[in-house]
Amino acid sequence: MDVLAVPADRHKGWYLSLMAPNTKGPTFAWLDPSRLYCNSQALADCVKDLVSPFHNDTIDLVAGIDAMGFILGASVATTLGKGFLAVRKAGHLCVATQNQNYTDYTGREKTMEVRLDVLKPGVRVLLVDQWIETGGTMKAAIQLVEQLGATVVGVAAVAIENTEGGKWIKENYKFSHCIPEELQSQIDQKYLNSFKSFKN
Ligand SMILES: O=P(O)(O)OC[C@H]1O[C@H](OP(=O)(O)OP(=O)(O)O)[C@H](O)[C@@H]1O
Ligand SMILES: Nc1ncnc2[nH]cnc12
Repeated sequence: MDVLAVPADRHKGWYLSLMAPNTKGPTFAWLDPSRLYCNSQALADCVKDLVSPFHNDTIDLVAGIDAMGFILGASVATTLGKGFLAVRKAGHLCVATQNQNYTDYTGREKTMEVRLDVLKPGVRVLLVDQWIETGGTMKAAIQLVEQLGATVVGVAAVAIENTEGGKWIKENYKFSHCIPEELQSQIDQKYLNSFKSFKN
């Protein structure tokens, strides 16, 4: 499929077929949703799917996780008419921060941080990231929001894998993702059938 083309039939999750398979080996993330962001209709439909369960919720702020979560997070924020808060990997914010250590799908220990001057009791936050695999990254972001006394309204990502951490998030927080039920097992196996006909 031409990456910028919009099909006549935009069935649920149609834009997932724009995702690119991993050609770089196991050191890299296994699937690449960023290709779908190049297609304006795909990006719009993806964001619409992510915000749809939250239309009746009070949300003060959308927080996106460094780095790819900034793309969807900022798009979700604009769609909802809310501001955007960057949750960053440590070392990039030159202001006072709250820090949280975590381990992600790489198995490496990392640190996430958020500025201290925005989150406080009463602030209701929608957390957005590109992908949830082990859930370590999202859990760290949840902890940062909650440590500062703010409330996590929900969690949104293109995909939430059915790992222990992914399931923990689904059981404990309101969530949204873009994966139709029949594709979830392909996501968990990190291989979409659409890759068979994928052309660069
Ligand atoms: O559920 P986990 O196992 O914690 O993994 C999920 C995280 O991994 C990916 O980002 P990555 O850290 O690769 O960086 P990027 O956003 O800069 O591509 C993804 O966008 C999430 O942030
Ligand atoms: N884009 C991605 N695809 C598959 N697994 C991931 N883990 C973290 N990011 C991922």
